[in-house]
Amino acid sequence: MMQAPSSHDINARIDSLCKPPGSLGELESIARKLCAIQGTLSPSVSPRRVVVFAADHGVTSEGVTAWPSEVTGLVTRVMQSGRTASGVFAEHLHCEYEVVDVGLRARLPASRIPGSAVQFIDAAGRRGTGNLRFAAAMTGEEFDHAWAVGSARADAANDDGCRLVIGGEMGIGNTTAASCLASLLAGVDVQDAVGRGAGLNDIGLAKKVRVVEDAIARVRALEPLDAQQIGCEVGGLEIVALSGFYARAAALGLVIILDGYIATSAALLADAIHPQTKLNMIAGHRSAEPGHQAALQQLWLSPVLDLGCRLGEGTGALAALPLVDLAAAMINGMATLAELESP
Ligand SMILES: O=C(O)c1ccc[n+]([C@@H]2O[C@H](COP(=O)([O-])O)[C@@H](O)[C@H]2O)c1
Ligand SMILES: Cc1cc2nc[nH]c2cc1C
Repeated sequence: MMQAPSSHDINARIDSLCKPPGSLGELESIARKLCAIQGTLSPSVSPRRVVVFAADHGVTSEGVTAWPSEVTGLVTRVMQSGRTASGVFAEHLHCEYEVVDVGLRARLPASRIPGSAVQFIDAAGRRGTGNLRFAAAMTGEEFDHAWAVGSARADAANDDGCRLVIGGEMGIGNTTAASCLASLLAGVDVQDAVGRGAGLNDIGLAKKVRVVEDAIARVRALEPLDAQQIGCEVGGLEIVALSGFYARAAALGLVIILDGYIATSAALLADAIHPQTKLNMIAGHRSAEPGHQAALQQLWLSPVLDLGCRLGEGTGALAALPLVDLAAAMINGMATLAELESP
């Protein structure tokens, strides 16, 4: 087997291409990362797959979100048809698309929607979390189940030949869980960690800050806790599944494009448990949620895009995929300066 190139080899290769060194800016950084993750000077970014994990949140009873909890299941049902934003983006970008129920309150029909190529997996253990303001969101066994569901989806993607994966999520109320995780795992102040999520008004925002403060005070009183225990207290089933997905995908050497605030809270949890996980990540975008930048910084990541997006589902990561494609095309296809003919 050929030895993996050193960072010096990777830089030399990129600088040898037919352009002034550095002139393709961040595309060169992405290409460097692809080479480092895959241990090659010829990285591949296909086949690729988005896996969206969906689950419900007990904390929605606190009025922390603009949307009723039932919307989680309703949107996940549309995902099965491939017609949410992430499904449409994935199809456009030749990305396989998989939807996993890891804890919806109401079970969805598993039947394939006519005309849809979407793979749907019902893997729920617990259906919906507890209310993290007052009690643990899940038990250790429920955490292990959700983590194993995510890890198995990374194995399945790898077994099917995927070289790049994106994790997405759907869960009304999950920015509250993400805010708690960002605060506890990345030290983000509660005021900065809490945002409007899927469109909260001022009254709702003030309530959400109080709920997150209460949850954090409750967890602090239980300390010392390890990262898994913090995940049990304030996580979400789709967030923990995403963490298991990221940790396993990184262990398998897959490239991961990270999505928004909730996805990044899952990455914080994954990296706290398996500290090399962040090395396989490219941050697709900066979400409009105010805590996202600090959460990304904790992972030493800087976002490719800043479009003001805050949808989740993997959409911000998908938006960055064409640029990741260009970075791979650059290093795989360009002529070198040495090939320039002398006048
Ligand atoms: O990815 C993000 O940064 C993001 C930011 C705000 C909202 N979301 C999505 O909106 C839902 C959570 O919002 P909320 O207000 O109900 O907590 C959930 O389904 C997420 O996918 C996603
Ligand atoms: C309609 C809708 C779609 C979503 N996709 C991810 N989160 C969402 C939240 C809502 C409300």
